[in-house]
Amino acid sequence: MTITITAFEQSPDGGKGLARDTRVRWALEEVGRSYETRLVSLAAMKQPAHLALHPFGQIPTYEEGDLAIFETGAIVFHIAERHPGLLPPDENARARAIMWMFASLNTIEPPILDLTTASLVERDRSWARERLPLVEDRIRSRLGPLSSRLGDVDWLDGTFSAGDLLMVSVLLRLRASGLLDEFPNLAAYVCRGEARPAYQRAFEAQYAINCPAA
Ligand SMILES: N[C@@H](CCC(=O)N[C@@H](CSCc1ccc([N+](=O)[O-])cc1)C(=O)NCC(=O)O)C(=O)O
Repeated sequence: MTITITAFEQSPDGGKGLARDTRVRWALEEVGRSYETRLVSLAAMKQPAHLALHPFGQIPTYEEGDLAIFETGAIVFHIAERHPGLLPPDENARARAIMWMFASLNTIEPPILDLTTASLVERDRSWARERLPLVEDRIRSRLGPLSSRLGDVDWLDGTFSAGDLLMVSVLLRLRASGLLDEFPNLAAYVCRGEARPAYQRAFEAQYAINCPAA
C-alpha cells in the first residue's frame, strides 16, 4: 500500500533538513520503502482537513491504507517495527534501541528545543541574555554523559538503529549553536549519520521541495 507523509510546502529552514519530516524520510529510506509526500502550507495545517489528521495542526503525519498517525517518534517506531533495518532482531538489543529512541526525544531534545525558544522566540525579552547561558548549560549537562557513553564507537548500541536515527536528528539541530563542537565525538557521530546513503536521499528529497531551482 502507498505510504503518504506530510511535509512543509516551504520549510522555515529553507531546506536544511531540520523539519521533522526528514526523520520520517530517513527511516523510510533506511528500510527501502517508497513514499509519497503531501505538501502542506502553514495555513492549511490549521484547517479542518489537516487537523483531522493532526490535532495539533503540524507535520509530519503518516498514512498507509486505513492507518493515519502523527508524532515523529511513533511514525519512526511504526516503520521500524514493520521493516527490518532499524531495530535489531535480538530482543534485548531491540529494547535498548527503543530506549535510545525515547532518550533522544525525552532527554536530549527538550533542552535543545528550549534553546530554539530562548534564541529565537524570547531573544528580545529583557531577561533573554541572562537566561540563554542557563539553557546552554542544561544542554551541556545532557551532552556530556551522552558523549561519555558513546565514547569512540560508531553507534549507540552496536549496529545502527532507529535510536541513532533519532539521536543524530536531534543533535543535528544543535550544529548552528556551536555547542555540538564542544563534544567532538558527538559531532563525528552526527557526521556519520549524515554520511549514510539513506540520510542523503532523505535530505535531497526535502531539499528538492524547498530549493527546486538548485
Ligand atoms: N512532537 C511532534 C512535533 C511536530 C512539529 O514540531 N512539527 C513542526 C515542524 S517540525 C519542527 C521544526 C520546524 C521548523 C524548523 N526549522 O528549522 O525551520 C525545524 C523544526 C510543525 O508542524 N510546525 C508548524 C506548527 O507547529 O504550526 C513530532 O515530533 O512530530
